Amino acid sequence: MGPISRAVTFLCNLAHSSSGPSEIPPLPTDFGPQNFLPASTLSFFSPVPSVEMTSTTLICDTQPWKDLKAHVQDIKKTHLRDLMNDKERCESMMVEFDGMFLDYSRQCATLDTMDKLYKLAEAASLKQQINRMYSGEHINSTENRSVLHVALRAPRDAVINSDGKNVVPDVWNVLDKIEDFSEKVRSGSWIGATGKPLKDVIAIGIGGSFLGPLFVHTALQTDPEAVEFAKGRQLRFLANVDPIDVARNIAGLNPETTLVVVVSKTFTTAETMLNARTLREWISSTLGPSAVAKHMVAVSTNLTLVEKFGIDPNNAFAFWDWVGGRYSVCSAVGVLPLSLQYGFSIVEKFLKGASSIDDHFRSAPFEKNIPVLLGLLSVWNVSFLGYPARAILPYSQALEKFAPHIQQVSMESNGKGVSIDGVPLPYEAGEIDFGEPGTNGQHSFYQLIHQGRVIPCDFIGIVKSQQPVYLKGEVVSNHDELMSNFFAQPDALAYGKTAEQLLKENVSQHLIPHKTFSGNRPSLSLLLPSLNAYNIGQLLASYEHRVAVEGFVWGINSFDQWGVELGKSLATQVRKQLHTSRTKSEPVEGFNFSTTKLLTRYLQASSDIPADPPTLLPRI
Ligand SMILES: O=P(O)(O)OC[C@H]1O[C@](O)(CO)[C@@H](O)[C@@H]1O
Repeated sequence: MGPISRAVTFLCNLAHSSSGPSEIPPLPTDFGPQNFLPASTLSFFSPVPSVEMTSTTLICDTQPWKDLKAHVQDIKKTHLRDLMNDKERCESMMVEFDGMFLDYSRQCATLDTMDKLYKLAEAASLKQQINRMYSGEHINSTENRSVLHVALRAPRDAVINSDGKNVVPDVWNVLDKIEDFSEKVRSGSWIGATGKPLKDVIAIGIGGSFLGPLFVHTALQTDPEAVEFAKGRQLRFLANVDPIDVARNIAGLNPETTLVVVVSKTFTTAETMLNARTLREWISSTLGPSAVAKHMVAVSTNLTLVEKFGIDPNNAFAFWDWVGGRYSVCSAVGVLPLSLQYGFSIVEKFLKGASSIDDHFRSAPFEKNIPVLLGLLSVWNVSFLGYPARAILPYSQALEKFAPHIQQVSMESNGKGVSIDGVPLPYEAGEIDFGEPGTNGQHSFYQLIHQGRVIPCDFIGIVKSQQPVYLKGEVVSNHDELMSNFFAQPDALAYGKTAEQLLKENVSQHLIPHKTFSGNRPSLSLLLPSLNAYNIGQLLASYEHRVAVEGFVWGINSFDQWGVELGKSLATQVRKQLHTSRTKSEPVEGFNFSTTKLLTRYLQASSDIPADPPTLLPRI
């Protein structure tokens, strides 16, 4: 689609929009320092090169995009085997910040590629877009909201405005409240309805109200400092509406010693609310309805619905509509359950790690800016080299929930088909994220990465294990054994193995095609000094900002998620049908042939379930 037809589409979209042209998003502008202090950051707001694009231009129409498209042919002529011989190139593809070390020399890219990517960033007004985010502009234009998760981990004295109001004091009011409450629970001064201390916590929530906190919890679980603080306590997460998940969560727990934290930005998510009602029943059927006051608290932006549910708003921990669900782990969504488990001081370190990357992202030049480099390289791999997926491969079992979290951060953010102005994208945006810790993944899906499809890989390694094991007589420590693989895999992918090499090894002729590795498969390596709370915060923020960079360049809104709505509304229709069919034996109606058949079969095969069964909770 050319620029004229896109402009026509855009105008048609406006004509069909319910509230008319007043919804036209503002043209990109430069933003001054007035909205974000302290002054040490002012250099970041210095004048930037002129904006090439208008709000209706797509990035693919700019010269830097076209240059990169043409440049693909140059890169196709190179092989990582040769690129890796260029020491100067490799050295300039290594960046360090605050203990994090990024080596992107195994990307199918030259220094010329990087220059072209920086020009693309300029054409996309990347710097201005980052400024707009930190300035509290409503960059989430389809929901008319600021995007300020950086404020969640800003220092107490920072000033970050949303709609003319500094939000940092509100953030710290909630953090102080969490510190106070979690200390009361942990010290036993807040006790359950029968006078017992609450040593176990079940956090109910789904999507962004679950995945981030689970990732951080899983990572902290084996950190010696955090372990000390967590002694005698348990934190569990109830996400799925599948009653099996309820059963797993309450197994072995006593409501008398359990605190339930209901986490939902909207407090309307069907799965979370049904799970919340289920655990309310679990508590009140044993301890009486008044026990809810001592055993249930909430995290939400919707305090009215929290109260309506029966949780005292004094026992609710607020956050704000400028925090996207998948970006909410640094709000009470993550900070409350994690503070209950590990104490606030540990969680504060996690926030500080994230904040350090926030400062770096905001102020470092692009060539030294880890999230910017990660984001630009992803755009290069997806939109130019045509690699639609990305494997996230932490060589750390403690990071086993990192890829699932980043799946939501990345795929819900950038899984879009239209530009921020509603123009259909003539290029692919977003990527398919998946991953497993190494070395487990090596024994699972790496075959495809080595000899099948080309999947750019993120190798994440930790210098010092928090749980070292040394066995006398072994060649290396257990962590060195793990890390041997971390260092070997990227080279195996980059260099491959040629037929000539195989011939020298006397491999039989008929096996040569099977044993040949083409190589030239891109990866990057990220090395963290350790995996304490601070490093976990750094890792999280690096990936959050990387996703934003990609979205800014692709010109999409990375902060809405309309794609999840259709399935939700169809489920409402099915829920209604299941109710009427079960209670009034009415036939299935109003669905297509396939769904009618499936629903009818489901109902018939479970017709022994009584229409109005008594309350039943899992017993395991
Ligand atoms: O926190 P809530 O409002 O319950 O929403 C949970 C999740 O549901 C989603 O809206 C997707 O369905 C996510 O964006 C969000 O993280």
